Amino acid sequence: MEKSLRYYLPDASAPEEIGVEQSTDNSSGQGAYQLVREQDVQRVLLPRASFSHKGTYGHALLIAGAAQTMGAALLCAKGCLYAGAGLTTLSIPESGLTALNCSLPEVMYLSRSHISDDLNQYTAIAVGPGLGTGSASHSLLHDLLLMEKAMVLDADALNIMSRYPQLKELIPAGSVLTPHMKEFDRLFGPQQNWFERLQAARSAAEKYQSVIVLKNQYTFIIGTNGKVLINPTGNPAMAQGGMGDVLTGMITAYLAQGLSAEKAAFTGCYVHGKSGDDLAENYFNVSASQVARHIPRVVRQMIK
Ligand SMILES: NC(=O)C1=CN([C@@H]2O[C@H](COP(=O)(O)OP(=O)(O)OC[C@H]3O[C@@H](n4cnc5c(N)ncnc54)[C@H](O)[C@@H]3O)[C@@H](O)[C@H]2O)[C@@H](O)CC1
Ligand SMILES: Nc1ncnc2c1ncn2[C@@H]1O[C@H](COP(=O)(O)OP(=O)(O)O)[C@@H](O)[C@H]1O
Repeated sequence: MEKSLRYYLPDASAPEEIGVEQSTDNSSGQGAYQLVREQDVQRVLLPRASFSHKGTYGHALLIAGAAQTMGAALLCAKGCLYAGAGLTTLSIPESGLTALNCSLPEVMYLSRSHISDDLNQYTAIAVGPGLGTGSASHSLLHDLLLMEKAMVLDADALNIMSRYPQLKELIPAGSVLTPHMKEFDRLFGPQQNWFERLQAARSAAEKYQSVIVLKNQYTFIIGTNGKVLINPTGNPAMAQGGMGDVLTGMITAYLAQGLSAEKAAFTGCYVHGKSGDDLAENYFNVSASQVARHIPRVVRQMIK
């Protein structure tokens, strides 16, 4: 096995080790596990081609942020930018515009009132980080879901769906949901342990025909056929606010560059964790901004 993977079930008296890389049987409950390996990611990360330009690498739209949580939107945009999207547009409340222009001048702005004008110009869309859960965010999410475009759904988009469960039925096929444990349980009901949670996630991924990124020390990436990929990268130095916002931006950037939902999800998780691992060799803890900024160097090392 590439890295010894010890997976602790909360109700187990002893840690259980899953030999995920050998397991390819996808037909039964516990057989469908596979470890994400560096070569899997290297295979899907495309080199920057000669004569390519910003249009070659997609246009991502991120709908995020509220007055109190504008940072989540900026971190999401940072993840998207550093993961290589050709163009990144951020839709935030107007009060965040100065912060955006000062901190991320590469990123464009779209007013909330113009979101629905022409969504077809974007090759990937994400909604949720720091969005807030008030009535304006609820109706924004509702309108977006009605457009039936696959998107990355994170943080407050998931929290809103937990409060209004009928919205779950509008999740467009091909979407990527990125809940942490608590967001998952809010959305799909409380689970007794990680094994139950994983089975619930497999059912949900099949039901909604969407990829579920169940974030954890070892993040599970569950495909629409119920297959579970386990990401081996990442470490406790990364346990800081905003880390998930960066991951959402990264997954959206890989979608924008043309990867499938599953490939974008596992590539985002692997590179995100690898960036954190690389930094943790020299830093006791690492911030979400550091992880984002370090992405291009990590990818450069992976693609020689
Ligand atoms: N700079 C910013 O503006 C930030 C904004 N954020 C946004 O703020 C909104 C709400 O995030 P909150 O952090 O308040 O709420 P969450 O629901 O994400 O977390 C609430 C609490 O649950 C616990 N928790 C979280 N993940 C867990 C896990 N995997 N296992 C066990 N317990 C866990 C933690 O104690 C946490 O304080 C989201 O939209 C989020 O995107 C956060 O991302 C943090 C940074
Ligand atoms: N102890 C850890 N080991 C590995 N990865 C971690 C650890 N703690 C957090 N992470 C990663 O950081 C991210 C946290 O996401 P999330 O909880 O949504 O953060 P936030 O809401 O603050 O943005 C996930 O990708 C998770 O895998």
